[in-house]
Amino acid sequence: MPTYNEAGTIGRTVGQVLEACPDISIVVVDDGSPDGTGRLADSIAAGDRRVHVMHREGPRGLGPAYLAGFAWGLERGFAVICEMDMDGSHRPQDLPRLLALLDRRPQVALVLGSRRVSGGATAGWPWYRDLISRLGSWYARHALGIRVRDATAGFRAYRSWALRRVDLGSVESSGYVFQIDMLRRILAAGGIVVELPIVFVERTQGVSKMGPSIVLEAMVRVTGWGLERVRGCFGRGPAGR
Ligand SMILES: Nc1nc2c(ncn2[C@@H]2O[C@H](COP(=O)(O)OP(=O)(O)O[C@H]3O[C@H](CO)[C@@H](O)[C@H](O)[C@@H]3O)[C@@H](O)[C@H]2O)c(=O)[nH]1
Repeated sequence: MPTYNEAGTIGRTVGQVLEACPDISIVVVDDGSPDGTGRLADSIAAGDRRVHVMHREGPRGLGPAYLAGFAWGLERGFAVICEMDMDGSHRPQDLPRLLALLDRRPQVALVLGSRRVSGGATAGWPWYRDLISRLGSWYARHALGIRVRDATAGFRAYRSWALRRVDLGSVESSGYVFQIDMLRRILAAGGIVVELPIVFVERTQGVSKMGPSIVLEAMVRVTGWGLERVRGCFGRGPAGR
């Protein structure tokens, strides 16, 4: 669970996750939050052995924070590694449903909590935020030729074997485009991805970290991957080798 300035939400969200999934381990990856989230995480971890904290140094970013969390989980041999926001937008009570799907379907590489399939929704987002999210997913789907409807979804359960198939060391995405980047890599490695409907509830405390640089990074990277894909299509075949 990545955190940047989530002092107002971390206690409640961690408690709810542990209540929903008592056998889970949580690693909080904090990027030196100035509001003291890291210290709060340490004190939660001191009282509960299921909670761990990584204090990350270096440039901030959702992508590098998640990569650090993945490495932590892979080193310790966990079979499934989940991602979710700390602000309560991803409802902890939905987590068992994501995990149950992996239990039922051993061949699935990744389950997404999706806002864009039947039964999924966002609650409390202003219209412009919903539009940006929809446009982002639409653009990613068409540029990258993928069928997943909620490409930027941040509520996920990855099978560890699927993460091991991906060259995580080559992932450079920093902002929310990290989610699209991981999705395209899992699909390119032949992984089966399933979307389960969730309701994403806008935070009531703290603020979103989305800003122009995050949107710009997403546009530039997705366009670049799209162009690579088109070049790959035209370059294939005997003449193009
Ligand atoms: N460590 C770390 N954590 C971060 C950073 N930026 C954001 N986070 C953490 O990542 C989670 C999501 O950040 P928000 O800023 O609350 O995201 P949002 O605007 O609600 O974005 C939602 O939509 C995105 C686009 O669809 C999703 O990609 C994202 O996961 C989330 O669902 C929160 O727990 C937040 O503290 C960072 O630079 N470093």
